[in-house]
Amino acid sequence: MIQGVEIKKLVRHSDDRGFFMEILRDDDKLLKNFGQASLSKSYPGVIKAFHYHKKQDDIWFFPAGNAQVVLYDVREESPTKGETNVFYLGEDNPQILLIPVGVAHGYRVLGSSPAIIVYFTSQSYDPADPDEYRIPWDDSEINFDWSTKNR
Ligand SMILES: Cc1cn([C@H]2C[C@H](O)[C@@H](COP(=O)(O)OP(=O)(O)O[C@H]3O[C@H](C)C(=O)[C@H](O)[C@H]3O)O2)c(=O)[nH]c1=O
Repeated sequence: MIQGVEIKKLVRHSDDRGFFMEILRDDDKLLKNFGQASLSKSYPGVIKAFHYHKKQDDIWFFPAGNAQVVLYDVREESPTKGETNVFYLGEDNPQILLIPVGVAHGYRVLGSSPAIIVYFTSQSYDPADPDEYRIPWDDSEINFDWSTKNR
């Protein structure tokens, strides 16, 4: 696994009314500090990739729909530089994922319903100087094949 990436499985407490699930606790010690909580919705088939940050860590959670999440370590001094990790997150697999500074991240929406992502960042967004760096989704160095492999 890419150095600094962490994943936590969420526990569903189901009963005859539905279910309850904790998402993120301060004693998880995952996020250095709270900066911002954000939500976005992406339509089926959309690929949002790749982004990385120089200051903030992200924690991703997909409460609805399902996504193929791809991480790529772009940190020069990292022992896992150049490593790719793939996770399947969403309503079928409720987990939170910590993405550290310098790890490029993106996702593809799977299935026929939109995916909702709720994410927590260790800094709030500064429109005058956004901590947002982009790499094309089909970057030749990352060389990730986003297609579903029928087998
Ligand atoms: C991130 C952000 C964006 N914006 C504005 C800026 C643009 O006018 C608009 C859409 O922003 P953007 O195209 O950067 O949004 P996404 O492509 O969904 O990217 C975001 O979600 C993916 C999953 C990431 O991983 C990125 O780090 C994060 O930036 O919202 C704000 O006003 N506040 C914010 O915190």
